[in-house]
Amino acid sequence: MSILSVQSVSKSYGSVAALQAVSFNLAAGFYALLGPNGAGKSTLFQVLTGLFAPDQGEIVLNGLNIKHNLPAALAQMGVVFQQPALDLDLSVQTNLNFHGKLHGLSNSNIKARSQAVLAQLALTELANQTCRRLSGGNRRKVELARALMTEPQLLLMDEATVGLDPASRASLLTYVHQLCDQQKLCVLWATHLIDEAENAQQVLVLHKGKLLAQASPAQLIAQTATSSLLEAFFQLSGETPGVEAKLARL
Ligand SMILES: Nc1ncnc2c1ncn2[C@@H]1O[C@H](COP(=O)(O)OP(=O)(O)OP(=O)(O)O)[C@@H](O)[C@H]1O
Repeated sequence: MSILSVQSVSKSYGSVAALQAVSFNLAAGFYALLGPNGAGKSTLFQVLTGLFAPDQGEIVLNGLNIKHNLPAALAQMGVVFQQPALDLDLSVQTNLNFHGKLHGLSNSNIKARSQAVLAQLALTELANQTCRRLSGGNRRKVELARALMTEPQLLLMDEATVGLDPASRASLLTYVHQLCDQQKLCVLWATHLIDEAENAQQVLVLHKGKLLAQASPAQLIAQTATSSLLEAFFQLSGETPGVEAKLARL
């Protein structure tokens, strides 16, 4: 069953067409949104979260058209943006409390949810730590914990591993895969890193604002008669391996 439906969504900034008639449907599962810098990933997340209205098209989350039901739709979304957004001077727990209050959770619910998400992400011992003292990897995990406070059905992760070392990146990715499986979440994981897309249920290939494909890694490789997801991307996009610096391996 479809959780997120995006139909013919377009968004331009002046003469730059950042999204061009993008359409896809997502059910529960882990979906990688793969594209190099400038592909339109952040713009897609901005329209999905209602930060910008699309110029055209429709976005429906669990039957809620976000144009008409934005607060109700946002209540079902957890988002980790590319730019870190924790209050670094506050503790982990206070950041979670603040987020819970902002979303109208009761005090008892905030307590129960924060205990649950901290335990899930192995952060319980860091609950009273000031965020500024955490490693980059743990800060991102706290942002993930915060996004999960409201028990979202859709989790949007916008290049969440940028700036992390390979071990922290792998750890965050593993946690999100586990959460996705355990809680039947729909995860849209934006990345320009091929490796982060390799274990996705499906990969959505975004290039210059156009969605070029939506299929499993194995299907993409078979459809393009290539031998790796990286080669499949080159085949689909018409790019040459020169783009490899942008679409890097770990
Ligand atoms: N506020 C803006 N004003 C003008 N152009 C913009 C704006 N935001 C994005 N763009 C342009 O829209 C296109 C898509 O950008 P977007 O940031 O959505 O891509 P992205 O895939 O998220 O890239 P990155 O990984 O670098 O963030 C690019 O050509 C970008 O230069």
